[in-house]
Amino acid sequence: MIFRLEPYFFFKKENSKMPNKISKVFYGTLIHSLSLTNLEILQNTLLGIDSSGKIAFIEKNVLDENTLNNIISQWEFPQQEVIRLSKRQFLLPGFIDTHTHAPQYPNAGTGMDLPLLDWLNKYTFPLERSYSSLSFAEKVYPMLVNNLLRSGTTTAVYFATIHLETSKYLARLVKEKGQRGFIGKVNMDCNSPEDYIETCDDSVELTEEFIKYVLNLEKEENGSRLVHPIITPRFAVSCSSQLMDSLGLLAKQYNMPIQSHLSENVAEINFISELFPHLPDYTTVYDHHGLLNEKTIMAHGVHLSLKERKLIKERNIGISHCPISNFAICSGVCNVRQLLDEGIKVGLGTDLSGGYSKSILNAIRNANIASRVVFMSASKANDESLNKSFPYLTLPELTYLATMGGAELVNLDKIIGNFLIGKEFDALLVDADAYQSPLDVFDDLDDIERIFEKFIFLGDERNLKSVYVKGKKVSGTDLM
Ligand SMILES: Nc1nc2[nH]cnc2c(=O)[nH]1
Ligand SMILES: [Zn+2]
Repeated sequence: MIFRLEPYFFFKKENSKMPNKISKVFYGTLIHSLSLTNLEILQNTLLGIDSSGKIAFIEKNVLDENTLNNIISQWEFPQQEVIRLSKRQFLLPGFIDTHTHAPQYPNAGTGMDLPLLDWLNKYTFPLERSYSSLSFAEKVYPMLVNNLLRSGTTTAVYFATIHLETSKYLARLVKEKGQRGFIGKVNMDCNSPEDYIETCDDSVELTEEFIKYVLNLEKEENGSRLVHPIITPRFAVSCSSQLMDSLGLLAKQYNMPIQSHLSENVAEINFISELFPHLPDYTTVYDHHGLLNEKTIMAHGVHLSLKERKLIKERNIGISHCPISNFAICSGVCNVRQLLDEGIKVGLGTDLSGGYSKSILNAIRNANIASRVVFMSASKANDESLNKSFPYLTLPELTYLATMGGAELVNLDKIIGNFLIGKEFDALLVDADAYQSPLDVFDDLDDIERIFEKFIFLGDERNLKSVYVKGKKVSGTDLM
């Protein structure tokens, strides 16, 4: 009996009642994080994906054709359709950008001459204002989402602007393009330009409408939804106490994730002390307004005190480390090693356009440099708090931050982030030998570990042959 109901879907033979349709099978190398320090490299492995985009099976050590045929014949999957990776190709979990500003994309690569608050006033708010126009958003947002997918960002956590219609448009677009995304309509009701501000009541009302709209975009079938709303008070500078209180209540009512900025820049922190003199620190300001819980993502966290880090750990919020931005607009250098040692969840963010690059590969490289800068300054100062065993971030740790760490921040660590049976297949098919590849491989010298390291430090989107979200190809240099 053949359980083949439609072309290109294949089932496991013995499971006739609830057949698992297999839609794709890969044979080759998988590289993924099992923990912060455990990067697993599996060669000669078969990985099968079912029609709902979940990993249905992983068979390790498949060393010959007979074994391969035996395994895939159990799944009624034709041998000729197995995607066979070359020795210079591997599968990697998709990258997760835990903090980016979609509307700022046109400014990427410009305006790095000013620190945060001046940068916001001179470059960022004037651009964000333009998104009152749908036709403006229609020029920018598709380009950005395509570009992020091409760079391997399978999940992105987006700030939009204060405008309802164009924020809805961004959510629709992310869904249409097949990216996994968290989209926030931004809230700002004070300390903002007079033509880029909303009233507290409007802000709350439009946010509720936005949440309902995004929740209705998609039915939760076959596991997870792809597109999620996220409550997005810009930062405590531009949100009144009343607005933050109301957003905290909305988050509870709809069980929503929350994102904002925290402790990015010294002038910003000083401004917060002036605005909230009755509260001891920046982190407590958010806590006081009910905005800190295990679904909260705070970008930056560069200048946190020990007391603040304890509160962050207690509330189990995640920090989106945005090193490109922290360097580019001179905000400071975040001590990620310290956050990790204290058990705080950390993911990576690009923070466009404070960060000039939309690429998580570049965020990885900047996170690497940031951790070395912290190490060098601490060693020079003979700082006792330096972790001497693991001074700066390692390749397994950097990989974890870009994949599993991000998945933890968005509370999807049971669903994406690495290759385990039952998880959804968000992945990159990396080809070190791609046309015009920026890295060269030398057979006598480079084993798969070195090829992987070279990709992380030298590779780019030319090496991404295919990008998959939930089992579906969404981008890639190989258009087939
Ligand atoms: N980097 C960055 N920090 C912020 N703080 C408040 N708004 C922003 C923003 O748009 N970018
Ligand atoms: Zn930001």
